[in-house]
Amino acid sequence: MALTTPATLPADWRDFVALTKPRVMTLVVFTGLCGLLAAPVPLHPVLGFTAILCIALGAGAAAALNQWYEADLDALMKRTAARPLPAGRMDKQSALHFGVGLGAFSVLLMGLAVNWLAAAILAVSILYYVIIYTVWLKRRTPQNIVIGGGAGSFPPLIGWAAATGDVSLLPALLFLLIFLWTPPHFWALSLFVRTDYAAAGVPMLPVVAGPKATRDQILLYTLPMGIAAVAPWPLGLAGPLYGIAAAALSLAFLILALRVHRNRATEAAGMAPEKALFGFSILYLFAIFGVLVLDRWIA
Ligand code: HEM
Ligand SMILES: CC(C)=CCC/C(C)=C/CC/C(C)=C/COP(=O)(O)OP(=O)(O)O
Repeated sequence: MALTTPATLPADWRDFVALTKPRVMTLVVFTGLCGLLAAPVPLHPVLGFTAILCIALGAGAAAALNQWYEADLDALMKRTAARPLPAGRMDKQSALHFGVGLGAFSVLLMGLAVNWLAAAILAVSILYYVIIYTVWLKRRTPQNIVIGGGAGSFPPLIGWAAATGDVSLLPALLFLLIFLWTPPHFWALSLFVRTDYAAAGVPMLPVVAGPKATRDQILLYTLPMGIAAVAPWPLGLAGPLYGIAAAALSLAFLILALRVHRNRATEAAGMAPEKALFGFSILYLFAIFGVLVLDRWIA
């Protein structure tokens, strides 16, 4: 028996675009671009464009391989059931070939056109997301996104390495910032979609440890995240424009995280604080990275 419904096959180009998780990719690409633009060495615009294209293609490849591996899980969750594989619009082999081909192409192009350090970090981030997060951790431990979140922290490092052929303290701090940002970003969302994860048997923190522990953990990560965000200023790696903006944005993040922390009694009221924190988490990262580039340009 065919695994897919012939009536809905074949997939069209829109399904392949959907497979790359384009909305999430906007922030991945933006943080990579800012890593590149914050570097002290200007990169030729054609090479800069190529580097960013490679980050986008690599992230898209990783997203496709993630969906190839977990089509069974995606079919069980409302939020993901309409994706090309669980909806039966694409067969698994096409997703696998697309992901492997795109991933190999992105790494080779980065290596040949830009440099092999950036290519190596790109390869590590793709393999990290697919093997360490998706295959190994996601179904095994509620710490899945703490450790696995490292995958999404690489883009500024890749952008910086593309421009300089090297890595240094500022891109390492940007890595740390995204690493500490990922748990509050994801756990805020997971609080209001936790029944989905419970139905699919994914051991996300709110499912395993409960909403209270998750709210504590969100707050716990928000504090060092704010410190990592502001740190480039006192360390002399960014100026006061960046430092003040990073402090104000982190304070707003903390206030929203405190509201989430206090929301225990009013869970029935639509999880408004959790939704606000999730939405703001995305704005926060866009703003921090944008201001960093502005600050370094005007310095
Ligand atoms: C392991 C780490 C992460 C997990 C588990 C995670 C999970 C999620 C989930 C489940 C969504 C809901 C939207 C969807 O259905 O796709 C989402 C949205 C989003 N995530 Fe994350 N995320 C992680 C890391 C990141 C990183 C590193 C970035 C970028 C730097 C990012 C950027 C975004 C953006 C921009 C959205 C909003 C997309 C939209 O508007 O639909 N996420 N994330
Ligand atoms: C350059 C490069 C390779 C970057 C990788 C970027 C990256 C790892 C982003 C992670 C973002 C993300 C959508 C995680 C979703 O988790 P999930 O797969 O558990 O979410 P789902 O439930 O929506 O499938």
